[in-house]
Amino acid sequence: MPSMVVIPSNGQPTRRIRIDRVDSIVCHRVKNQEEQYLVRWETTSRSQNPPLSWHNLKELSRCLELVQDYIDALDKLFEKNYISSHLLKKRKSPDTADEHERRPSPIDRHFHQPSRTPSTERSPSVSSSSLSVTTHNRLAATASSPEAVDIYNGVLDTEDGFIFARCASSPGIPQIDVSKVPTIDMLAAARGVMPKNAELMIRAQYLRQLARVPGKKIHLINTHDASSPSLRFRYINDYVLREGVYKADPATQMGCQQCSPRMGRDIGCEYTKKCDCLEYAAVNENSLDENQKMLYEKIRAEGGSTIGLPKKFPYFTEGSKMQRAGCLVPFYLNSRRPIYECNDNCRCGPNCRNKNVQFGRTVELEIFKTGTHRGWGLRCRENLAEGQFIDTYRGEIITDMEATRREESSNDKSKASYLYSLDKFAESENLAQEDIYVVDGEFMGGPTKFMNHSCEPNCRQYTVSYNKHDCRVYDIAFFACREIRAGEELTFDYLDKEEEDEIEEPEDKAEAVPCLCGAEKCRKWLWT
Ligand SMILES: C[S@@+](CC[C@H](N)C(=O)[O-])C[C@H]1O[C@@H](n2cnc3c(N)ncnc32)[C@H](O)[C@@H]1O
Repeated sequence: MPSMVVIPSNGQPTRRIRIDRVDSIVCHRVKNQEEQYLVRWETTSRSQNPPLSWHNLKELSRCLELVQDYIDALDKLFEKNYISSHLLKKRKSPDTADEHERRPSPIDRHFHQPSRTPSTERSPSVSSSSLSVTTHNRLAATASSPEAVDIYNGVLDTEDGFIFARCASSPGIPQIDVSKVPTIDMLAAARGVMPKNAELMIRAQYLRQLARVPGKKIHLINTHDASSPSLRFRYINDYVLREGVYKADPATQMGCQQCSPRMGRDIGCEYTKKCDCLEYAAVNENSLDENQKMLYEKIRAEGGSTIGLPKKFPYFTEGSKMQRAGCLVPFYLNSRRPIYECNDNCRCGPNCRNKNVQFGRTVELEIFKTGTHRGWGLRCRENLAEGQFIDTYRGEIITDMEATRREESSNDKSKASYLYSLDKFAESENLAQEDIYVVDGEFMGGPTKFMNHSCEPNCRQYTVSYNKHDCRVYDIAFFACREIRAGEELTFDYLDKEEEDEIEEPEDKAEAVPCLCGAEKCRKWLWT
């Protein structure tokens, strides 16, 4: 019986690793023309030296997020280890030699074969013979054969086709100090090979995820490198409400009751005098008669409901401008007025023209790598008319306190931000800062999470409400604010500034994030 447990296959053609059992991926290599990744297993006690073992991509197919994290951190890893390995070498002398140099374990001998000169570039060549870490029977090593070691500090076994690891108590199992992993030799081997199969698998998984998103297709294009957007992301169609967030009871979501039933596309809520949903919509002052003008003046001075007065209808109807039916009319397009749509409780039926954003995306979108230090961006595969609806911003709705916690937990000021404050009604409804909810689109959301900022944008964000009584939860919808040609990047102004608004210079430029939108009138700073 070998002291290191050989994984029994139990007749399973592929054994996989469960993501919740893994701490991280710490290195990679190519062996027998197969990409392998060094898994650091999760342990209950942080003081233990956790088991480490090499696995191929099939075994890691349920942990691709972790492989992606590792690939994303590769440059930093090389940089860090390059520096520390040089410092280590400089400090080496017989008196100061560390534990590994004085008492080499079988694993040390194995690692301390001559390594290749570290290079700062990863070369695309894949050659197992060039690796300094050479091993034979993967996952079938015995302690009596140090050359064949692939598992350190622990033993592996399988259960129900899943590989799992245990910390080793047997003295025959090679021990490796986890704080020294990846070793210099592991690192040198990793530098020599691109993790290209992992990148292909990550992309395939991302594409499968995209294909499952309902509605118009979303594409992924990257002409710059082999990376894909983060797999730590779930596409959702509706908000996910987190702890402490409450949406108004659906019972308060009044529908319009005076509009003609099931009038829908032919005639209906665009007769705005009757539509209860449009109660808070902008009054169409041009069509008021003398009595209505007087009434409106009174309401403005003393307050009261504007039901019965004609309102500005948000969307072009088919009769008016055929080619722009459904597009936002100029009044709303050029103002910051919220848009109130009809809802499921309305009498007007499912085809009402005042239902638009709630049906979701109607155009095919493309996520693409910008190649201009702005990460990924979004564009549309077809021409868009001025005022055309594109998509909504989705994500988790969290409290203001949780948003602050999430923001502060990241020390990296240059990290992309996906937080969007639902503060449209904060002033009018006297909401305290802590009562304002925030949408976080980082881990769940839609393709609009990839929309970048421009100081001269072609899209704009609008507040769309289906429940006029809920001032804390509403939709953020993006519309084209001018004609946009297919393939042009879709952008909006993160600060929603007017052209005449003053540009603030940051107090601390080191803390501010520079804007790279490239617009002629760029304000220079994304966030100050
Ligand atoms: C909502 S994300 C947009 C998608 C992002 N580019 C990505 O790859 O996931 C916002 C982040 O994108 C980057 N970004 C967007 N517009 C930018 C601009 N004009 N200049 C510099 N960075 C920008 C910033 O890192 C910002 O925090």
